[in-house]
Order: sequence, then structure tokens, then C-alpha cells
Amino acid sequence: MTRTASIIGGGVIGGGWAARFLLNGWDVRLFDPDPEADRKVAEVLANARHALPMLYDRALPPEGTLRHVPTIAEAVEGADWVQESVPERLNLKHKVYAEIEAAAAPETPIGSSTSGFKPSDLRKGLTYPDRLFVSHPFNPVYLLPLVEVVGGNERSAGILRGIGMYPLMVRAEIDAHIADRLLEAVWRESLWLVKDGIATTEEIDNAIRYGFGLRWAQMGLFETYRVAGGEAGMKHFMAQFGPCLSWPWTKLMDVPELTDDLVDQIASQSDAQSGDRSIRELERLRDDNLVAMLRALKARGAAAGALLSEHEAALPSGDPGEGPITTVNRTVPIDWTDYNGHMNESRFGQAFSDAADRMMIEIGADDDYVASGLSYFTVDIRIRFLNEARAGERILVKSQVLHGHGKKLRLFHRMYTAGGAEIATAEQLLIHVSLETRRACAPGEAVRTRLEAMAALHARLPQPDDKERL
Ligand SMILES: NC(=O)C1=CN([C@@H]2O[C@H](COP(=O)(O)OP(=O)(O)OC[C@H]3O[C@@H](n4cnc5c(N)ncnc54)[C@H](O)[C@@H]3O)[C@@H](O)[C@H]2O)C=CC1
Ligand SMILES: C[N+](C)(C)CC(=O)CC(=O)[O-]
Repeated sequence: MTRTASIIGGGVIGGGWAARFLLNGWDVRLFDPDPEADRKVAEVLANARHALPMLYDRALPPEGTLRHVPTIAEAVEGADWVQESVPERLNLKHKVYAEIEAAAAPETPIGSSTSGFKPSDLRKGLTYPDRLFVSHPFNPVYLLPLVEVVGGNERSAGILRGIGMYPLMVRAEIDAHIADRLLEAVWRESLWLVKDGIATTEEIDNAIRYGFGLRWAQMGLFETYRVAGGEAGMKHFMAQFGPCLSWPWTKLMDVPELTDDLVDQIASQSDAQSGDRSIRELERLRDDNLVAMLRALKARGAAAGALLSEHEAALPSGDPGEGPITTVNRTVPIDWTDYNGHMNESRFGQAFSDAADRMMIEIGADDDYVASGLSYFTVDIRIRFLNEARAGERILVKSQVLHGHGKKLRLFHRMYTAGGAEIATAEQLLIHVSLETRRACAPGEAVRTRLEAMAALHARLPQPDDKERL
């Protein structure tokens, strides 16, 4: 059954939450009094539809339905999850919670996106205070998996995992949780560097993106510093750099006064740095880069990339089908495209290779079978390129067995866009092999039986005509 998330406040963060829930198959009811909210949420959703599916090598569930509603009561009634993302003002949040409580069932979880308030601040005045907790996400919510959960329970964490997030359970409540404490420290130091005329906004951004920003995405702070301690590790690192903590390397809690001059100075440097690029263009640039980085981490099973693979493994698989088997159902990721602005020919090959891997699983030549020392090698593949596919476009491959007898497996794949246009075909010959001798051999009994049954079934389907075969 489709579940419903209620999103209260549809700005930068509420819009991001709406997109994450929708693209993971939830229905969303959203309340925001801003008359522009529909347009703003639609723009965030368009960004998310472009970016999120590119992270995965399989299709996400069918998108849920978004409904903008005129009251908080309509948004929360019967909802399975309420996410509050109104501006960071405690009295406003309290007012909103009173309205939520008046209409939501007592057991409905209520997460707050607050960047800094503690659950005990937020819960004051509630009838059922324990169901309210902090679920603090990171922008863009639809791509970044981290959500700091303060005062929440395992059930809520499970729901967040189900939409591909990484709930970091914060043990004790504290102003600004964990990550914003760190970000505030970096931001404060950066403001000083600009105010004191030491660096521009661009120079500070370069100090981050050409250096430690790259390290942080995969190892964080402590593991990075452990490695920086050389073979002696963290102890040596502490001995060498610990004393610096008491040297004047930081302004600590001093906050530069945000005078009009300083705000103007930072804003004009920032304008110059970004040139003519609009916020929407910058969002697209940020998202495409994040997708490429997350996919690189996924390929290595590292950090947030490992989480993506886990989420992907839990996604429902495609239909087994009566006719040709759907062996690929995915979105073209940004890193599969080239200077021509479309999917590169090598990635067509990748998709057809993935299709063959899927067919091997269908006939029982799965991971265990390969681990037992038997497999298939491709000895011939011929691809016809009929049309192009662009980043963010959904592609499907349907595969048919043309011949499945003895050592030979001949497959015919057709690649389509989601709209049904055929964009490529491939004919592929595979030979069953022993991984020990590296020579052809007959398949195991179970694989042979399944393959022959599938070949007989597929022989009744329309066959590719001569001009399609090379
Ligand atoms: N912007 C950021 O980088 C992050 C913000 N947050 C937190 O998320 C929350 C929302 O922040 P943003 O989305 O950035 O703010 P925003 O200003 O972009 O959006 C807030 C939205 O709430 C709506 N709103 C105002 N009163 C409302 C009411 N009574 N009921 C329903 N909606 C109402 C506004 O019309 C607006 O669309 C804050 O608690 C903030 O601390 C959390 C993570 C990151
Ligand atoms: C600036 N901020 C405190 C609103 C930032 C966050 O809360 C998290 C983020 O996305 O950086």
C-alpha cells in the first residue's frame, strides 16, 4: 500500500523532502501558505527527477502523487509521516505543532528539519511530546543521505532508511546537533578571513574544494588525520598537531559582527564568483557533480556509495514477464554521457553487458554458480545504434534467447526509452566455460534445464528479422 508523507513548509528543505519521498514511491500532501509554493516545489522536484534516479543502476519505484492542500489538517490527517520544515523560529514551530496535533493520529511520527533546536525545545506544550523528534537533513535533501535524528526511535530510522537516507542517531540533544556545530565553526572562521581581508569567498571555496573537501567526502575528519599521522597513526598525529590547538590558529567563539559592510562585501564577492549563473543553474551543476561523486563512491563501495548500493539492493526488481525479459531498467547517469551530450557508445556496451549478467541470473548462472567455477564468456557482440539517449533519460533493455543449447547461448537485446522508442539492438554470443581450465564446457544440469526451457519459450516470440542481424 502506498504510504503518505505530510510536508509542512515547502521551501528549500520541505521541497527537497517532498521530492525524496515522491521519488521513493510515497504519496505527498504538502501545506505551505506561500502562493508561490507550487512553482517553487515544482522546480525542486524537476531538479530531483533529473538527479536522483541517475544514482541507481536500477529503476526507482513508480513516483508517488503530490497534492498541495490548503490546511495543515488536510495535510496530516491519516499521514504515515509528518515532516515540518517551516522557518527556524521556535514560536512558529510551536504554533504549527499545535495545528498538527489537532488533526494527526497520536502515533504519527513528526520529524522536524530544525538546524539547531533541541527536541526538548520543540516538544514544549505538546500532548504527545515523545512522537516529535529532530530529523535534520542536508541540502539537497533528495541527494544527500545524511539525516541527524535526535530523540527519534528505530521505527523512524527504518522509514528514513527506506527512502535511501542515512539516519545518524545523535545520542544526546545539543544545540545544532553534530554537523551544524562543525559547519558553524568553519563558517565563522571563513567570515573572519574575509573580514580581515585575508581571503576572498572564492579563495576560501578553492581551499576547500581542491583539498580537504575531497578527503572529507570519503574518510571524514578523524580517519583522514589518522592517515596523516603516518605509520604511527593517530597517536603521532595528536602529538604533532595537538599543541597547535592552543596556538592562535582559530578565532574560536569570536563572531565577526555582521555589519552592512561585511554582508555587502561577502555578497558582492559571491556574486562575482558565480558570474551570470542563476541559483537554478548552480543547483543543477551541484547536483550533477554530486551524482558523479556519489557514483564514484558507489563503484568503490565507500562511504555514502556503500549506502546507495544497499538501498539499491532493496529496490523491487523488474517484472519476470512472459515475453522478452526486462534485463535493464535504469536512468542514464551523467557520467555515462560524453562531449556529444548523449550516452557514449561504451555505455551502450555496458548496458548490454548488464543485460547479459541479468540473463545469467535468470537461467540460474548466479553468483553461487560462478563461485562454483562455472560461467559464461562473451565471444561476439554486435551493436546497432539507432538513436541517442541523454543524461537523466530512462532506458530499458528487453532480452530474448535466440539459441540456448549445449555450450552456446545466443541473446538478442533491444534497448528502448521509457516512451517505447527503440534506440539500439545487440546480438551477443556467449560460451559456457570452466573458470578453472578457461575452456568451453557444458553447463551444469540446473542451468541447462532452465536455459532450454527459456529458449523454447522465446522461440515462440517474434524473432529479429535479417536486416537487424549482423
Ligand atoms: N536551508 C538549509 O540549508 C537548511 C535548512 N534546514 C531547516 O529547515 C527548515 C526550513 O528551512 P528552509 O527550507 O531553508 O526555509 P525556507 O524559507 O526556504 O522555507 C520555509 C517555508 O516554510 C513556509 N512557511 C512559513 N510559515 C508556514 C506555516 N505556518 N506553515 C507551513 N509553511 C510555512 C514558507 O512559506 C516557506 O516556503 C528550518 O528549520 C531550517 O533550519 C535544515 C537543513 C538545511
Ligand atoms: C546553514 N544551515 C545551518 C541551515 C545548514 C544546515 O542546517 C545543513 C546543511 O544543509 O548544510
